[in-house]
Amino acid sequence: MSAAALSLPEQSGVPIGIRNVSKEFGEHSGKPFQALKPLNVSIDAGAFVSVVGASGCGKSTLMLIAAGLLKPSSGEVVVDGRPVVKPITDVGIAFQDHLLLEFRTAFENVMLHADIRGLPRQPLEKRARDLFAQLKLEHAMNKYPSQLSGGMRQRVSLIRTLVHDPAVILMDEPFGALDALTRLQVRADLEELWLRRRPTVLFITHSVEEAVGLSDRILVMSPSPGEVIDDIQVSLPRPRPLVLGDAPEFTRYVDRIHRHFARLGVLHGVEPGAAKEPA
Ligand SMILES: Nc1ncnc2c1ncn2[C@@H]1O[C@H](COP(=O)(O)OP(=O)(O)OP(=O)(O)O)[C@@H](O)[C@H]1O
Repeated sequence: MSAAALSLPEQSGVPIGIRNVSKEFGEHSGKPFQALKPLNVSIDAGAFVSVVGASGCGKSTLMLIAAGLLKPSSGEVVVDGRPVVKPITDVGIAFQDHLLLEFRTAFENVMLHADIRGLPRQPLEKRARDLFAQLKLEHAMNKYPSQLSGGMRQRVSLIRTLVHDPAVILMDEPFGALDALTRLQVRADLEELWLRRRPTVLFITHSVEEAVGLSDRILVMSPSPGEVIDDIQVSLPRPRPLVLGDAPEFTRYVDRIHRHFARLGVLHGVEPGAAKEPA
């Protein structure tokens, strides 16, 4: 079903501004800990932006601040021109854990939005069916999470994240628990769904290849305390192939990020030549 058939605007995404955002935990205790140095990033409406960096560099902290679930120590996040001062509502959030309710079918898990937010069921049901069909998951609609594979559960969770057509999607390592093959499939599904409505996506991943496969832009963060040390525009055509392999236009980006990690000591055992400043 097209966006026009549902009377939706062609693109759902809105701009996000991260303005001088920093975070210190325990700032009122004797032992404050700086998790994020001041960050300044302007994200265009409809962009797919990934954040990569070592464990503990502050990626999840940044996402929680963007969602309005954590207060920054300085600065502000602005979504569609409005400062985020409480949890934002026009958002789809996905975590590593699929968080489906065991006592609801896959379809009813997706419809949770309608129930919790008091939205009219009918248009959402239509969109949910459409998304299940698009991911070739119709057979799973009436099954319970325990009857589905891990990959299917994560894809149902993806549908739930997108069903209310949010302007912003925040994803924290959503495919981390999946095997490599399923992860590729779900990545392709995400790109396909994102291309239809172009919400603005902030996507955290440990996989550099996944970031390059999905993103318009990749923010590379330093080890803790996190700051953005590289901001890479990825100009590869879409939809991107499932297996990006060793095509030079792809490995160029992957190498650039790995070289940062090698230089910063995040990757060990790399040959000294690889640890040079990226070109
Ligand atoms: N509530 C908190 N109180 C104190 N320190 C915290 C709190 N939450 C996070 N931290 C610390 O802030 C730093 C950044 O944590 P965060 O979870 O944002 O990292 P991350 O980059 O998402 O890590 P990972 O990739 O392992 O998920 C870590 O050192 C963490 O221990």
